[in-house]
Amino acid sequence: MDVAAWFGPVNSGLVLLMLTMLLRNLQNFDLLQSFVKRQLNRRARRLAALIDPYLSITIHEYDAGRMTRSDVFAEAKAYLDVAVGSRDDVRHLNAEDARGGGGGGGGGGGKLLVLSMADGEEVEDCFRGATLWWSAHCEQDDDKGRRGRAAQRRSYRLVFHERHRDLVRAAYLPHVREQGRTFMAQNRQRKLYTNIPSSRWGDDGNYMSSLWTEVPFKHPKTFETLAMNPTKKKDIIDDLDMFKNSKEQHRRVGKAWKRGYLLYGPPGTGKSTMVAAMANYLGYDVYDLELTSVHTNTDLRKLLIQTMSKSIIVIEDVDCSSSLTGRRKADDDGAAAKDGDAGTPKKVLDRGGGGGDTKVTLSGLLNFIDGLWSAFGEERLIVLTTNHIEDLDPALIRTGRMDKKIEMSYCDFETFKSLAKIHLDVDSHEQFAAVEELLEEVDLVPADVGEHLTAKNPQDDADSCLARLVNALHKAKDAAAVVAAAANGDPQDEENGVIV
Ligand SMILES: Nc1ncnc2c1ncn2[C@@H]1O[C@H](COP(=O)(O)OP(=O)(O)OP(=O)(O)O)[C@@H](O)[C@H]1O
Ligand SMILES: [Mg+2]
Repeated sequence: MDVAAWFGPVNSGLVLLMLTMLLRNLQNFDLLQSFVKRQLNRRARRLAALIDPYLSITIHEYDAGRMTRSDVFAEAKAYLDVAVGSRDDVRHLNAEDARGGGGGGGGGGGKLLVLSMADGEEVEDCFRGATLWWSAHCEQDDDKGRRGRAAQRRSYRLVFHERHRDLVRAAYLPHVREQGRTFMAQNRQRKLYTNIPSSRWGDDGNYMSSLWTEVPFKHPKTFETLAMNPTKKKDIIDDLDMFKNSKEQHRRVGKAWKRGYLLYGPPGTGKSTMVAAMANYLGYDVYDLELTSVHTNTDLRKLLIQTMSKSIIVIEDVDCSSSLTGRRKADDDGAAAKDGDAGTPKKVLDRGGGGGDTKVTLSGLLNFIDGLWSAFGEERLIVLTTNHIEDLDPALIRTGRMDKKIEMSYCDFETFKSLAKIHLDVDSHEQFAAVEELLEEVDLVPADVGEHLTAKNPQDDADSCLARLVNALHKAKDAAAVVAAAANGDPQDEENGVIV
């Protein structure tokens, strides 16, 4: 349309002005629209509040990052376990062994049960005159993992009247957390974890379930019943004490609060037993890491992230679980290849067998022990055990990674005396002199000595047990002489197998 012809040349300017204003008003219309929307929303919320004045807070088991278990969830669970255990209006409960379920009502060490809300149950709580409702929920993740295992999303929901909003935020939730922490500390059952093989994990992105399985840690070994040279034992206990009380010192020097122990020595010298004694002494959980079922360095990191503070991470027989023997160069090359790629050209650590398809490299392990991620959590010991320290890469056991190296050796006389006290409750005996002499000539591990000192029938006493030990030591001495003679090519008595 010809605007100038319609209105005449004089009015065309006016029309343009009107169009400009209209456009501007359209912009204003948007503003008006959003203003109206806000007002409506506010009114809708007020209306909703009139109809349903209740608010809810959901506490998920896994934090938004999906990798770590939420502390708040654990605290709420412990709080609710205690609250629920004493209630008779909750109809559906889960039962767990007391001290076996991560907190909860009244520890009993195997005799009592902790009762917790079953999924879908609701329980009422009162706090400073306000009534609140908790309910437990568990949803299956629609997105099933590669192995068809759907993750479960657990959560607790707290519902309360909106007039209690400030009370809940400022007082009730802190109260729940504090009480939960107290109950957890009171009833803490230490746990022994082992890693689920990587091959059984869900999709890579699916961190919503634990990568560790757990059982209550019930190993009875303590430093009192661990036989070893008393000076050496005291040194280890002092070291553990120092570590436990060194939070401030670690913070001051900017070091992660962790410590590495290497236990080395022949089979049966008490390395695994020492780990149990350490865990019992410090009151820590134990994560028994089976390296052969970890596929990649990334998987190793995921496992690390899911460990809790106040724990010992143990890698037993580290010389067997991976080829960490002076192959750092090769391992580093492997690590440089894209981590976790199924088709990486080089399998750095090929272990064969069940979980054998692993690409965990020495670099991966070094980073696990000492890298940036290792500072995740605090108050943690990393213990490696090995029968062959000489086979380990020096990088793995250098100070800073393995801060304390403890040799677990053959039974010496001091260790024997501890074993005699533990097994027979004797401090001295006429056989002690013979034992002392023989132990200087014969290598016998504490496991074997302990076995000979263990009563085998009701008639066994200190005399018979010690006589059995002396007999075994003589036999071991003779056997060693035969082996030595054979090595030297000496002739042997054919009948008795002894040197003529
Ligand atoms: N120093 C010790 N004091 C008390 N008992 C011991 C000691 N050493 C070994 N034992 C006993 O011997 C058995 C074997 O010990 P343990 O499993 O700790 O040995 P290890 O050094 O870990 O052996 P391996 O290298 O084969 O794993 C256990 O039953 C343990 O109780
Ligand atoms: Mg062992």
